[in-house]
Amino acid sequence: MAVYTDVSPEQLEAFLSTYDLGRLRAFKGIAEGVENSNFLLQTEAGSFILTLYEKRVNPADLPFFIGLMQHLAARGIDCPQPVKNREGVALGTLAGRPALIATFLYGTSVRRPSVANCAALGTALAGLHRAGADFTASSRVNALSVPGWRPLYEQAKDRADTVAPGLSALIADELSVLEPAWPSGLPAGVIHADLFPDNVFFTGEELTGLIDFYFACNDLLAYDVAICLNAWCFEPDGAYNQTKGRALLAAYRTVRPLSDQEIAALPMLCRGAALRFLLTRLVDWLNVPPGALVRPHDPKEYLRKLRFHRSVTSPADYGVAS
Ligand SMILES: Nc1ncnc2c1ncn2[C@@H]1O[C@H](COP(=O)(O)OP(=O)(O)OP(=O)(O)O)[C@@H](O)[C@H]1O
Ligand SMILES: N[C@@H](CCO)C(=O)O
Repeated sequence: MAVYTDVSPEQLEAFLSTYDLGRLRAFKGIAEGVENSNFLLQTEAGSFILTLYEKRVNPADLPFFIGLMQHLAARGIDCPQPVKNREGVALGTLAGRPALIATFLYGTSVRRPSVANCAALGTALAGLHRAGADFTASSRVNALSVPGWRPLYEQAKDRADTVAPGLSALIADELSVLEPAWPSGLPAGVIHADLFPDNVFFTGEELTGLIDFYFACNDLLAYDVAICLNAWCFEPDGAYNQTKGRALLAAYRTVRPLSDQEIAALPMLCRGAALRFLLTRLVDWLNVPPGALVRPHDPKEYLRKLRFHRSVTSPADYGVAS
């Protein structure tokens, strides 16, 4: 569950009185998510999400995340729109935590994305990249790109083989391949960096919302595509579904063309994306606090994906032709 900080009705009423959202009708904690405390608020003005930012979010990054959501919402992207208080400020403090009220998005996330869902995601991802292109108010380095991987490996290497035999050596080998060969000079801009199915809402086949911008950063746009191929186009048995990959990539390219260089780099970018999630999951898996209520994500899922990418010989294997 993800309510780490309790909020009393009195605290919330006092906080809400600084906004033009009317009186509080109801509020409840939201179980999903692992990073921050989230509450669903019902006020006289409608439904909203209240987020209290917990320890893993650096307060210095909040103006970037909030400014980005404001920028994207103003450009028609279906993302949470930060609500400003009567003084025109979106970020507040509640129960000793940085706090944000944002608009509620309708729809539900899909557990097993269909080909149509993958296509809709490709369109939305390219739309996000285009809408973010002129977000220059602030920037944020991707702490989980190549320079961030080796420190994660150092934390996990001694115990990695308890998760899968040979894992430590395999990661060391990956790092030695990816660090010197990581693409540079490809189109860059604002990326979501964590656009997994649980962060995308659908109503029927229509994509109605993108949430959880708390890994967003400035990086290669095609790296975001690689993250999505990993998160959306594998089957539960570990097989890559080329039909889904083709649908995602083709839809993306109708909104934002991919250059020949970006296509050529896809196998490397997909490997890197798989390694990034393998590493963060591995570190979390090996460091579950005693009595934790949140179950960590399975690192082996990303080990299987990484093994697939190591076997890829051409971008065509992902369902794209240059
Ligand atoms: N704007 C929104 N509209 C509707 N529901 C939302 C919104 N924002 C968050 N939620 C709900 O809250 C849940 C948790 O949100 P979110 O994924 O941002 O949390 P988190 O703690 O950052 O989690 P994680 O990083 O593990 O995905 C979502 O699964 C969704 O159910
Ligand atoms: N999407 C990440 C979790 C961070 O939100 C994962 O599945 O490993």
